[in-house]
Amino acid sequence: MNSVADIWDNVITQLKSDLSETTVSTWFDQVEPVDVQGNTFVLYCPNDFKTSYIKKLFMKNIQARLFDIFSTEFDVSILDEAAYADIQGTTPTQSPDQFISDEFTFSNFVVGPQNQLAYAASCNVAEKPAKTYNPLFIYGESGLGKTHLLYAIANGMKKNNAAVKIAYVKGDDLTNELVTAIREGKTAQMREKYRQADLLLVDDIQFIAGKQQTQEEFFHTFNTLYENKKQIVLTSDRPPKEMSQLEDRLRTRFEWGLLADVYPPDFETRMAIIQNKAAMHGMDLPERIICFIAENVTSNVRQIEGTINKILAYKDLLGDDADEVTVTRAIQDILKRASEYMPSPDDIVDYCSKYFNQEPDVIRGQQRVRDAVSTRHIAIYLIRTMTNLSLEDIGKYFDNRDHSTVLYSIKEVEKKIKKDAAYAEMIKEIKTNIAAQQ
Ligand SMILES: Nc1ncnc2c1ncn2[C@@H]1O[C@H](COP(=O)(O)OP(=O)(O)OP(=O)(O)O)[C@@H](O)[C@H]1O
Repeated sequence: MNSVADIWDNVITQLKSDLSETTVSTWFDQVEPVDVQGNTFVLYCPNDFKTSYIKKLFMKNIQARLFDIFSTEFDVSILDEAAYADIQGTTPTQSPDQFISDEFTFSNFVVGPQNQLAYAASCNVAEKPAKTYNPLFIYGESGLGKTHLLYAIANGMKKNNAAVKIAYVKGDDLTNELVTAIREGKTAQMREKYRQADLLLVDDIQFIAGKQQTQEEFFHTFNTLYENKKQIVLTSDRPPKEMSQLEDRLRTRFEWGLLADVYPPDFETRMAIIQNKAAMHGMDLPERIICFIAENVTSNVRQIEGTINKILAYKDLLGDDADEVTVTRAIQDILKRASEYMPSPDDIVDYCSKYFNQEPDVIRGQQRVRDAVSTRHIAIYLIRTMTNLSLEDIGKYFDNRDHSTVLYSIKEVEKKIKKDAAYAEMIKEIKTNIAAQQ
């Protein structure tokens, strides 16, 4: 046994007897040996979640096995994608093989009322590209399956035609790629790469908004593909009309095909997703545990996956049958993060005070200066939407105003949100920042 791969095979075999077969295949399936540098055994794992778990839970086991083999102490380092690319002298690229995977397919996507439209449209696009919905624009919050559907479309099209040319890129990478291409005089190659695709997938297209040159390039790429009857699928965290810095000519094009939104899953869909994910890991969770998770982890599917992974790790390590106690212990921090944070009215006014550079007393008081009035409206609106204070209570907090004045402020903000996309964006940003202060 002399290659790094042989050593690692040996470590894995030993780990399977220390831990269990399932634990090893769950946590180590993406780990690859890279090198031995002095007394450090170097591994690579593209999955940060698994890396942090391995570091937390299995490092000692790996070191013990290396000690058995070499009779000397070894450090273990696990490279992430960027560090691995660095030592390889390459930048990470999307291998076309990622699409020929069982991980992101239509068959393992759980369909509920919240994603039915996006799912049906994606299936249609995979079967009949560039026929009915072009572009397909899927939008919704993070962790709700947009990327999964993108990959499923690619998988579906590959299955029907192995020679299909697929280009996948993230919106934020487009700008970096363009900057590099311009610097290196390779814009023609970059154009070629995207414009010769049969299927162009852009994940998180919202990131190109406001980037003038990227939008210009993308506009021409879009036109070329569209005119050549090639399929375009875009995902975003918001619909085109809410992308305030997006050029109008792109906004209208994004709306040419179908806009399909995805919402957080309801209780029944969450139950089905949990069952499905647990089964994929060979776990048969009792109904009451599935209910317990579905009741407590509500915001997105990524969180549900994290919960299942944690239960799996606990179950294997502690050798327990999963019961509420084990599950609660395993998912404590997830529950804490998922529980709705409710800011106090002071938190909201303090944030508005910093954001708009006005004293909290002025925001809450009676001054009729224009800026103070508009900040007051916003603070009132935020308190109404982010806390459970009644109109009366809010009125009292704002220097004893009556509830109809409070209602008027709320309506003013709502009207402006509908009319003015930049204003809507600003309110969203303030809300996100206040919620992030917890
Ligand atoms: N309906 C579903 N059925 C099965 N798995 C799902 C479903 N929705 C999401 N997932 C899984 O949840 C995880 C997160 O989903 P995904 O990455 O597609 O989210 P996203 O909407 O693209 O989020 P982001 O905007 O943060 O990139 C993935 O592993 C995906 O397979």
